[in-house]
Amino acid sequence: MSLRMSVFGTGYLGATHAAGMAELGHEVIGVDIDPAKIERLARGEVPFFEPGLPELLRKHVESGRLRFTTDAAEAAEFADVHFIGVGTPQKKGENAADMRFVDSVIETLAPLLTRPAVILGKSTVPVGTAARLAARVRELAPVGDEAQLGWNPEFLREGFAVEDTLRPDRLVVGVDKDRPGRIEEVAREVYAGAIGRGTPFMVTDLATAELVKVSANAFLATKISFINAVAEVCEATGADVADLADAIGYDARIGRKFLGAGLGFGGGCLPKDIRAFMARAGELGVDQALGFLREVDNVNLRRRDHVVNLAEREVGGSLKGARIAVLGAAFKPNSDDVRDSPALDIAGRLHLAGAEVRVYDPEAMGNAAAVWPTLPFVADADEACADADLVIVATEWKEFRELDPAVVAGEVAQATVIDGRNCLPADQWIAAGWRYLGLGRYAS
Ligand SMILES: NC(=O)c1ccc[n+]([C@@H]2O[C@H](COP(=O)([O-])OP(=O)(O)OC[C@H]3O[C@@H](n4cnc5c(N)ncnc54)[C@H](O)[C@@H]3O)[C@@H](O)[C@H]2O)c1
Ligand SMILES: O=c1ccn([C@@H]2O[C@H](COP(=O)(O)OP(=O)(O)O[C@H]3O[C@H](CO)[C@@H](O)[C@H](O)[C@H]3O)[C@@H](O)[C@H]2O)c(=O)[nH]1
Repeated sequence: MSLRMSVFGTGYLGATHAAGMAELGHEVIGVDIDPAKIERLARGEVPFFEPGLPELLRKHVESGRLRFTTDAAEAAEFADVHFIGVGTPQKKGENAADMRFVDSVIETLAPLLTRPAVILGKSTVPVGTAARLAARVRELAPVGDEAQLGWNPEFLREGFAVEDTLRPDRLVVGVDKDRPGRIEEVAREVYAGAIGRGTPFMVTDLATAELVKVSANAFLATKISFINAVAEVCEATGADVADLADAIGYDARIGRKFLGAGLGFGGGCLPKDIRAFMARAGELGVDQALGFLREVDNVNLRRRDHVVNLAEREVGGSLKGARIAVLGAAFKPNSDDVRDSPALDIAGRLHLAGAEVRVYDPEAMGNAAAVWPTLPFVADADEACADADLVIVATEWKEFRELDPAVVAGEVAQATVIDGRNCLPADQWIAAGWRYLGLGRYAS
């Protein structure tokens, strides 16, 4: 059955979710406070890089099943189901999540609810938020108890967002067990297609649903930091962390995914989510429980320091005036997102230390320049590498993995490469005359 729904927040999550819901057959209105973003989306353009999304969005804008507005009242009038997908960034100078965008949606939307409605929160929030917001909705909505709120965390990965939205690994819906209302029934209608294909659909209490999300991200972050901690030991012993990860990854209990050692995790989710999780545990008086996440964060940030130090050593002990090509600015390939990007972080630090850095990324240079306007960005990898004393591969874009080491060797001043993502064919680079340094492998 086709439902009428709204999605508040049309960023990486919300725009994808809105287009995905239209693809599932629903009628959708996307709402954002950024008029420039809404204008572009309404024209069928995606204001960020996400493979497959432009085609999907255009298709449904043209069919009329998907439209966009800055007017919350229009969304309240139109939809029976409202998703919240606004940002929950880290607060400045604190670990906790900044909840003002989520709160503002509730304060705006709830007073507009004059007929029965279901709100499903998708943003990643500190445990306890949903119960607080459900009460606030009942208080503010003219329709009172007929305005019901559940939590439906989102697990999509940037770069695979369309696929993850249309074919999720699992669906989780948190419901107030004392006032279940129509949340489960409505969620089953929203996701009928996926549920019909056998996608696990779990109904939990509100706190569990909120915790599932941050626990999943904390686990992924821990797995990455585990292998990066082992990489530090590999560097001290000459062992190879990639072979090691293959070997332990064959154990089905461990698994090879998220054992990619390198510059570590960044992005708009993992770093801020583990910090917000720790902050919330502190508020709840169980901060010791998540003490290990502080070390997960530390190991992760140490990888960036290590690459900056390695670069300094490789250019002869002083970064001043050293010409360094940084290939990559996005926090991972197939994304233009530079939020807490390890690549951009090291480029900026090398630049501040006096190096002549040249940065190239296939998709993220616009966003990167907005964060670091003083960094020199160049048009392609060749220009970045020309006369370089050192090349650093900081994001494993396919075009970097497939660089011809013999050709690049002819462009640089000094054939030294730091493979910050352990993504290059090391033997080929070494055979082409390069001094090759991996992270946790080929360390010397
Ligand atoms: N990006 C991801 O891959 C991903 C995946 C799963 C969960 N999440 C979570 O989803 C949430 C959103 O993340 P994102 O990456 O899409 O952020 P984003 O910054 O790309 O998008 C947030 C959007 O919300 C809009 N907004 C802010 N206040 C608003 C309001 N009052 N009404 C309407 N719109 C408003 C902003 O203008 C912006 O367009 C976060 O909680 C994040 O942790 C993100
Ligand atoms: O083996 C690995 C795998 C990833 N990373 C890094 O980890 C970060 C995060 O990668 P990924 O998880 O693929 O990206 P996100 O799009 O941020 O997705 C995460 O964060 C989202 C927002 O909460 C969740 O929905 C997803 O399930 C979760 O994977 C990136 O910097 C990667 O380079 C590694 O260093 N090694």
